[in-house]
Amino acid sequence: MIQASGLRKQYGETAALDGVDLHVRKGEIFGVLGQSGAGKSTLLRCVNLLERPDAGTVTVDGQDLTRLGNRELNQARQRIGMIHQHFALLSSRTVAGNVAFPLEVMGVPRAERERRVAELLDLVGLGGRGNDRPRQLSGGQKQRVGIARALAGNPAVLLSDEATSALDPATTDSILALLKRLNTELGLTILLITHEMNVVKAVCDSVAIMSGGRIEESGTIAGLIRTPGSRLTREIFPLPAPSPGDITLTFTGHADEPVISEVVRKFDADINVLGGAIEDLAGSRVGRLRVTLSGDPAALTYLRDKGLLVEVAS
Ligand SMILES: Nc1ncnc2c1ncn2[C@@H]1O[C@H](COP(=O)(O)OP(=O)(O)OP(=O)(O)O)[C@@H](O)[C@H]1O
Repeated sequence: MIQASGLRKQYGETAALDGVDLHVRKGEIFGVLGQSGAGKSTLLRCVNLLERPDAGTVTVDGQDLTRLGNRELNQARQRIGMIHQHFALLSSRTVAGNVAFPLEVMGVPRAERERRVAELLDLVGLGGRGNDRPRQLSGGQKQRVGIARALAGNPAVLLSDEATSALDPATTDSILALLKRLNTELGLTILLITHEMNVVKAVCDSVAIMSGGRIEESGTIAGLIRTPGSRLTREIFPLPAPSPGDITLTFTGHADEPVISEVVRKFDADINVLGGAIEDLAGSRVGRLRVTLSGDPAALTYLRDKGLLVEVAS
């Protein structure tokens, strides 16, 4: 749905994007995670050509945006919704007036506009609040208005620029749940940028970790969790540096299977647990355990055959 290749953007001495490739599949929620200054906002702005990359191409829904002139680009942007950290609502307009704004720009007739605005406000849980002013709303409600406005043009893609960073944890959860519902019910593809791992853990199917204008690692969460040495896994499950011989076990969906006690019985092994945690990620339960194991080394093969990722520190 979104394909960016070889993106470069230079600001003076700073390479904000230093050769970025991104592939977001239709219907997924893709998170770009990175610290301040990593280049996330620049990447997002290059995806809808608010910022023109110095090099590289961006294709959205089959259309190469980098080849379009201004008029065609404006049209293409109607299929790309965007939500912002500080909501970017017009304070002089009512809630309904804010959501209607892009429809006015598109020349949608008044009756159709009013019907569509009411439908969108219902969709985001703000039915009946159309005549309020933005200042009468909480942060979470303002972001719901932002989401309704972003969906007005029936976009194929929604871009989210730190949409929950200004919100408290409970409100963040409710906005993420709304994004997930829109993703599932409307099949909406979402590209979000965030500096919060919790956002990635809560809703993302795939992730790219960005640093210094480059993507360090990217893929589906399920795939990265099974990749030895993955930075995502290390960040989600922080464990102290292993000593030589320490074993790190990563298991997905084995919650009902007592694999550890099986190994102890079958291989007459002793297992000493040094640390670990369990997290719900991309719809499955994932656990990571640091252990020492003594006994028959065939125990490791057994664990691998059971589908666990087994990493032995050298
Ligand atoms: N318009 C600009 N002019 C000059 N430098 C810029 C501009 N926009 C971004 N930069 C620089 O490019 C780098 C990447 O910035 P960017 O805003 O994309 O990072 P970010 O990961 O989104 O960080 P943040 O979360 O703080 O916004 C930074 O060093 C920033 O100072």
